[in-house]
Amino acid sequence: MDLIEYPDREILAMGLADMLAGALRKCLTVHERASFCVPGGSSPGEVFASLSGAALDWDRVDVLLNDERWVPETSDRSNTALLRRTLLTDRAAAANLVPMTTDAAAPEDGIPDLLPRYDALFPISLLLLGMGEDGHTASLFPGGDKLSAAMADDAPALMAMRAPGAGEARVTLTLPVLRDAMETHLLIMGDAKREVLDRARNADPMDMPIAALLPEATVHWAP
Ligand SMILES: O=C(O)[C@H](O)[C@@H](O)[C@H](O)[C@H](O)COP(=O)(O)O
Repeated sequence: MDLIEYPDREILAMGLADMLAGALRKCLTVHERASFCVPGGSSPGEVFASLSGAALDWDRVDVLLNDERWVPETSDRSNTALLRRTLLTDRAAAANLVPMTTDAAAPEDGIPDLLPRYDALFPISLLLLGMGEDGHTASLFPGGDKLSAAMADDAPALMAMRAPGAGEARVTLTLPVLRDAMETHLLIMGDAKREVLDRARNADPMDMPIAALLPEATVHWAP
């Protein structure tokens, strides 16, 4: 694990956005398309604001979410809607956003229709993760009803997940596809998450799932 500490959140946002734009440009020099996998949640807002103006071939970038709440895009809980407002604006509006929900009532019913659209996106070219204070990442929640299956080497790329504290049912990328990403960054801010990170470094991934992805991650932190 590499850790980059920034003096404040504004400098983190600019520095990380530059790094992500550089990684996407580099990927696009050797590949026809790049897959860029991003978290929902509140932390990446400033990073996305800065990144959305970056000059790169966004029309060759597929953007996918680490996880989504099984809600329509009209819900204020929708990560997809959040992403449209924060990342897919300005130059980045030209990117292709890959849907992570369907009209089906439950994720189990919608995932079979989604899976074929995901095959071409793996391995993920560039992965940005967030982390909750319980050590979850994507929707790999401690205590999640399908956590062991989603952490197994033979897990399908997408799985449904329900967990105490997660609110509605979720759909999440599973550990094997997250772990196989070509480049992984973790964004965390504030003292509480820094303390969670320190605990996660020696934790069992079933207790703190982020632990399974820390070895390959560059962690970006600001107070
Ligand atoms: O949909 C989600 O909830 C996210 O994808 C999730 O994994 C998120 O990254 C963390 O919960 C951190 O969220 P915050 O940035 O809001 O603290």
